[in-house]
Amino acid sequence: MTDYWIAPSILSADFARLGEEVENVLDAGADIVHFDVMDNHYVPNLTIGPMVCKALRNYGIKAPIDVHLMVSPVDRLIGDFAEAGASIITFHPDASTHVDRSLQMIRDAGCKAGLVLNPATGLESLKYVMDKLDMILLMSVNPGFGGQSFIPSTIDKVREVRALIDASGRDIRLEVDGGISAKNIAEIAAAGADTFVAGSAIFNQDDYQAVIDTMRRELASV
Ligand SMILES: O=C(CO)[C@H](O)[C@H](O)COP(=O)(O)O
Repeated sequence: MTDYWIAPSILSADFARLGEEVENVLDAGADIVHFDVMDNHYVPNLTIGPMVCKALRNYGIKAPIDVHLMVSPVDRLIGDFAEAGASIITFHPDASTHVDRSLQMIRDAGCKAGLVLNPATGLESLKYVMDKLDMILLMSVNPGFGGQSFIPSTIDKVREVRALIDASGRDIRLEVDGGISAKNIAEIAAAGADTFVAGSAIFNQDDYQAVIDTMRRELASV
Protein backbone atom coordinates (compact mmCIF):
# COMPACT_ATOMS: atom_id res chain seq x y z
CA MET A 1 0.00 0.00 0.00
CA THR A 2 1.36 3.43 -0.95
CA ASP A 3 2.54 5.67 1.88
CA TYR A 4 0.83 8.89 0.82
CA TRP A 5 2.07 12.19 2.22
CA ILE A 6 -0.03 15.34 2.47
CA ALA A 7 2.19 18.41 2.38
CA PRO A 8 0.46 21.71 3.23
CA SER A 9 1.99 24.65 1.38
CA ILE A 10 2.61 27.43 3.86
CA LEU A 11 2.05 29.94 1.07
CA SER A 12 -1.63 30.04 2.03
CA ALA A 13 -1.07 30.03 5.81
CA ASP A 14 -1.50 33.07 8.05
CA PHE A 15 2.10 34.31 8.21
CA ALA A 16 1.40 36.40 11.31
CA ARG A 17 0.99 33.13 13.24
CA LEU A 18 3.05 30.77 11.08
CA GLY A 19 4.39 28.54 13.89
CA GLU A 20 0.89 27.97 15.23
CA GLU A 21 -0.54 27.41 11.75
CA VAL A 22 2.10 24.77 10.96
CA GLU A 23 1.60 23.11 14.35
CA ASN A 24 -2.17 23.02 13.81
CA VAL A 25 -1.97 21.55 10.33
CA LEU A 26 0.44 18.85 11.51
CA ASP A 27 -1.85 18.05 14.45
CA ALA A 28 -4.65 17.76 11.89
CA GLY A 29 -2.75 14.94 10.17
CA ALA A 30 -0.40 16.51 7.62
CA ASP A 31 2.82 14.55 7.06
CA ILE A 32 5.37 17.18 6.05
CA VAL A 33 5.57 20.96 5.70
CA HIS A 34 5.96 22.40 2.19
CA PHE A 35 8.05 25.56 2.42
CA ASP A 36 7.74 27.81 -0.66
CA VAL A 37 10.82 29.97 -1.24
CA MET A 38 10.34 32.65 -3.93
CA ASP A 39 12.86 35.28 -4.95
CA ASN A 40 11.03 37.73 -7.26
CA HIS A 41 13.51 36.71 -9.96
CA TYR A 42 12.94 33.07 -10.89
CA VAL A 43 9.26 33.57 -10.03
CA PRO A 44 7.28 36.82 -9.79
CA ASN A 45 6.73 36.71 -6.04
CA LEU A 46 8.80 37.11 -2.88
CA THR A 47 8.33 34.98 0.22
CA ILE A 48 10.61 33.58 2.90
CA GLY A 49 14.15 32.43 3.52
CA PRO A 50 16.24 30.26 5.85
CA MET A 51 15.59 32.46 8.90
CA VAL A 52 11.91 31.59 8.78
CA CYS A 53 12.73 27.89 8.39
CA LYS A 54 14.95 28.16 11.46
CA ALA A 55 12.21 30.02 13.32
CA LEU A 56 9.84 27.10 12.66
CA ARG A 57 12.41 24.68 14.10
CA ASN A 58 12.93 26.95 17.11
CA TYR A 59 9.18 27.08 17.56
CA GLY A 60 9.29 23.29 17.96
CA ILE A 61 8.25 21.95 14.56
CA LYS A 62 9.75 18.45 14.27
CA ALA A 63 8.12 17.23 11.04
CA PRO A 64 10.13 17.10 7.82
CA ILE A 65 10.39 20.50 6.14
CA ASP A 66 10.27 20.19 2.35
CA VAL A 67 11.97 23.32 1.01
CA HIS A 68 10.95 24.15 -2.56
CA LEU A 69 13.45 26.66 -3.94
CA MET A 70 11.87 28.85 -6.60
CA VAL A 71 15.07 30.88 -6.83
CA SER A 72 17.95 31.45 -9.19
CA PRO A 73 20.82 31.00 -8.58
CA VAL A 74 20.29 27.97 -6.33
CA ASP A 75 23.58 26.96 -4.72
CA ARG A 76 24.09 29.92 -2.40
CA LEU A 77 20.99 28.99 -0.39
CA ILE A 78 21.55 25.25 0.00
CA GLY A 79 23.87 25.36 3.01
CA ASP A 80 21.79 28.05 4.70
CA PHE A 81 18.61 25.99 4.42
CA ALA A 82 20.35 22.80 5.57
CA GLU A 83 21.62 24.65 8.65
CA ALA A 84 18.17 26.14 9.21
CA GLY A 85 16.64 22.66 9.52
CA ALA A 86 15.46 21.74 6.02
CA SER A 87 14.89 18.02 5.51
CA ILE A 88 14.32 17.97 1.75
CA ILE A 89 15.53 20.62 -0.70
CA THR A 90 14.19 20.75 -4.25
CA PHE A 91 15.05 23.19 -7.04
CA HIS A 92 14.26 23.81 -10.70
CA PRO A 93 16.90 22.46 -13.13
CA ASP A 94 16.57 25.55 -15.32
CA ALA A 95 17.52 27.69 -12.30
CA SER A 96 20.90 26.01 -11.74
CA THR A 97 23.89 26.12 -14.08
CA HIS A 98 25.23 22.78 -12.78
CA VAL A 99 22.31 20.60 -11.77
CA ASP A 100 24.35 17.55 -10.79
CA ARG A 101 26.57 19.69 -8.56
CA SER A 102 23.58 21.36 -6.87
CA LEU A 103 22.02 17.96 -6.15
CA GLN A 104 25.30 16.71 -4.69
CA MET A 105 25.60 19.85 -2.55
CA ILE A 106 22.17 19.15 -1.06
CA ARG A 107 23.08 15.55 -0.29
CA ASP A 108 26.45 16.55 1.16
CA ALA A 109 24.61 18.98 3.42
CA GLY A 110 22.65 16.04 4.83
CA CYS A 111 19.30 16.71 3.15
CA LYS A 112 17.21 14.74 0.68
CA ALA A 113 17.45 16.19 -2.82
CA GLY A 114 14.93 16.72 -5.57
CA LEU A 115 14.21 18.39 -8.90
CA VAL A 116 11.10 20.38 -9.77
CA LEU A 117 9.62 20.53 -13.27
CA ASN A 118 7.35 23.35 -14.37
CA PRO A 119 4.22 22.47 -16.36
CA ALA A 120 5.88 23.00 -19.77
CA THR A 121 9.25 21.47 -18.82
CA GLY A 122 10.09 18.03 -20.22
CA LEU A 123 11.67 15.11 -18.40
CA GLU A 124 15.16 15.27 -20.03
CA SER A 125 16.90 16.72 -16.98
CA LEU A 126 15.95 13.69 -14.86
CA LYS A 127 17.61 10.93 -16.88
CA TYR A 128 21.26 11.23 -15.85
CA VAL A 129 20.69 12.22 -12.23
CA MET A 130 18.14 9.64 -11.09
CA ASP A 131 20.74 8.20 -8.69
CA LYS A 132 20.93 11.57 -6.90
CA LEU A 133 17.17 12.12 -6.55
CA ASP A 134 15.03 11.45 -3.51
CA MET A 135 12.08 13.43 -4.84
CA ILE A 136 10.66 14.65 -8.13
CA LEU A 137 8.18 17.49 -7.86
CA LEU A 138 5.86 18.19 -10.76
CA MET A 139 4.32 21.64 -10.77
CA SER A 140 0.67 21.45 -11.77
CA VAL A 141 0.47 25.26 -11.93
CA ASN A 142 3.00 27.83 -13.07
CA PRO A 143 4.96 28.60 -9.91
CA GLY A 144 4.61 31.86 -8.02
CA PHE A 145 1.17 31.94 -6.48
CA GLY A 146 -1.25 29.80 -4.54
CA GLY A 147 -4.89 29.41 -5.46
CA GLN A 148 -4.44 28.59 -9.17
CA SER A 149 -6.23 25.83 -11.09
CA PHE A 150 -4.68 22.41 -11.62
CA ILE A 151 -3.31 22.00 -15.18
CA PRO A 152 -4.85 18.74 -16.50
CA SER A 153 -1.85 17.71 -18.67
CA THR A 154 -0.01 17.05 -15.40
CA ILE A 155 -1.83 13.72 -15.11
CA ASP A 156 -0.03 12.26 -18.15
CA LYS A 157 3.25 13.65 -16.87
CA VAL A 158 2.73 11.99 -13.49
CA ARG A 159 2.22 8.65 -15.30
CA GLU A 160 5.43 9.16 -17.30
CA VAL A 161 7.51 10.08 -14.27
CA ARG A 162 6.03 7.19 -12.26
CA ALA A 163 7.21 4.83 -15.02
CA LEU A 164 10.71 6.36 -14.91
CA ILE A 165 10.89 6.00 -11.12
CA ASP A 166 9.67 2.40 -11.21
CA ALA A 167 12.18 1.55 -13.95
CA SER A 168 14.99 3.08 -11.87
CA GLY A 169 14.17 0.82 -8.93
CA ARG A 170 14.95 3.74 -6.62
CA ASP A 171 12.92 5.05 -3.71
CA ILE A 172 12.00 8.47 -5.13
CA ARG A 173 8.95 10.39 -3.91
CA LEU A 174 6.71 11.76 -6.67
CA GLU A 175 5.21 15.03 -5.48
CA VAL A 176 2.65 17.22 -7.26
CA ASP A 177 2.04 20.87 -6.41
CA GLY A 178 -0.68 23.30 -7.42
CA GLY A 179 -4.46 23.27 -7.50
CA ILE A 180 -4.78 20.06 -5.48
CA SER A 181 -7.92 19.49 -3.44
CA ALA A 182 -10.03 16.61 -2.16
CA LYS A 183 -11.80 16.68 -5.55
CA ASN A 184 -8.77 15.72 -7.66
CA ILE A 185 -6.31 14.10 -5.23
CA ALA A 186 -7.49 10.54 -5.99
CA GLU A 187 -7.03 10.98 -9.74
CA ILE A 188 -3.51 12.34 -9.22
CA ALA A 189 -2.67 9.47 -6.88
CA ALA A 190 -4.08 6.92 -9.34
CA ALA A 191 -1.66 8.31 -11.96
CA GLY A 192 1.24 7.54 -9.63
CA ALA A 193 1.88 10.48 -7.30
CA ASP A 194 2.51 9.82 -3.61
CA THR A 195 3.05 13.30 -2.16
CA PHE A 196 0.50 16.10 -2.48
CA VAL A 197 1.14 19.78 -1.87
CA ALA A 198 -2.03 21.66 -1.00
CA GLY A 199 -2.18 25.27 0.13
CA SER A 200 -5.49 27.01 -0.38
CA ALA A 201 -7.52 23.78 -0.20
CA ILE A 202 -6.36 23.36 3.41
CA PHE A 203 -5.55 26.79 4.81
CA ASN A 204 -8.59 28.54 3.33
CA GLN A 205 -10.85 26.31 5.44
CA ASP A 206 -11.46 26.65 9.18
CA ASP A 207 -11.27 22.93 9.88
CA TYR A 208 -7.91 21.59 8.65
CA GLN A 209 -8.62 18.17 10.12
CA ALA A 210 -11.84 17.81 8.11
CA VAL A 211 -10.08 18.65 4.82
CA ILE A 212 -7.17 16.32 5.50
CA ASP A 213 -9.51 13.51 6.60
CA THR A 214 -11.46 13.91 3.35
CA MET A 215 -8.22 13.81 1.34
CA ARG A 216 -7.19 10.62 3.19
CA ARG A 217 -10.56 9.01 2.44
CA GLU A 218 -10.12 9.89 -1.24
CA LEU A 219 -6.61 8.41 -1.21
CA ALA A 220 -7.87 5.23 0.45
CA SER A 221 -10.20 4.74 -2.54
CA VAL A 222 -7.32 4.60 -5.05
O1 LIG B 1 4.42 26.45 -5.09
C1 LIG B 1 3.34 26.91 -5.14
C2 LIG B 1 3.07 27.94 -6.15
O2 LIG B 1 4.24 28.23 -6.79
C3 LIG B 1 2.28 26.49 -4.15
O3 LIG B 1 2.85 25.51 -3.32
C4 LIG B 1 1.11 25.87 -4.78
O4 LIG B 1 0.54 26.65 -5.76
C5 LIG B 1 0.11 25.43 -3.72
O5 LIG B 1 -0.95 26.27 -3.60
P1 LIG B 1 -2.43 25.83 -3.97
O6 LIG B 1 -2.69 24.50 -3.32
O7 LIG B 1 -3.27 26.93 -3.41
O8 LIG B 1 -2.50 25.71 -5.47
